[in-house]
Amino acid sequence: MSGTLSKSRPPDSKIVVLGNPGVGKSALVVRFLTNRFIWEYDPTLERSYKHHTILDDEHTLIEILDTAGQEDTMQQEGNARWADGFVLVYAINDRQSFEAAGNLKHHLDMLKKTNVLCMLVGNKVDLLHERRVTTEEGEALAVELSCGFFETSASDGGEDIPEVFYELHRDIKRRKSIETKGRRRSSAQQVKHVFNRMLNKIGNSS
Ligand SMILES: Nc1nc2c(ncn2[C@@H]2O[C@H](COP(=O)(O)OP(=O)(O)OP(=O)(O)O)[C@@H](O)[C@H]2O)c(=O)[nH]1
Repeated sequence: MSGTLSKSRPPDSKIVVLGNPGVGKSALVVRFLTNRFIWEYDPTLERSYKHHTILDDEHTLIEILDTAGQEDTMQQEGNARWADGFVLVYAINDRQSFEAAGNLKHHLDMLKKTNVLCMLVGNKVDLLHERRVTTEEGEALAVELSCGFFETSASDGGEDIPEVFYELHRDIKRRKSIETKGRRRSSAQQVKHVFNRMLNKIGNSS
């Protein structure tokens, strides 16, 4: 097992939970952290949590920012810059929130100038009789956005909810490791380049 237990160390991944007001962002985060469903929230608050666990045999620290649905653009952009990955939530009984989730992903890609890592989550599957977005539509949007996809219910057990966060964490870890290798390679290439120039100079002057 690797890593340390301290919560004061930098997190291994930083995840922001986004979506229209009322889709169940706080309920998902609370279910993930406490395995409980809490009915009362202050929707105007933004909350940050540190979740420590052992994942794939490693001590893992995930920081999660649960955003309020009605944030201003400055707040949204600040959160987006801070995050390594995003959980984009819609409610399966709210068509508008589904469309908003798609738009959010495009906005984030533009803002971060990359294909951001994300999980698309259709929440409130317990409200089947009110369904306005099919599972197939959710899956198709996830493919289009290059996101993972889950349907969940924060109120009914929510067995899949930990996997939403853990899968995203694993994606983030993989990308960070590729980026670090790329950086190492490019600094090694720079050293090689300088060294070759020096050798050339010596060769020319003798
Ligand atoms: N039936 C059902 N209700 C849910 C579920 N998740 C959340 N809710 C309810 O939906 C309402 C909104 O939930 P929140 O978790 O506050 O939603 P939010 O996205 O954080 O909302 P904002 O903070 O306003 O952006 C609350 O009344 C919750 O009890 C779910 O899976 N099923």
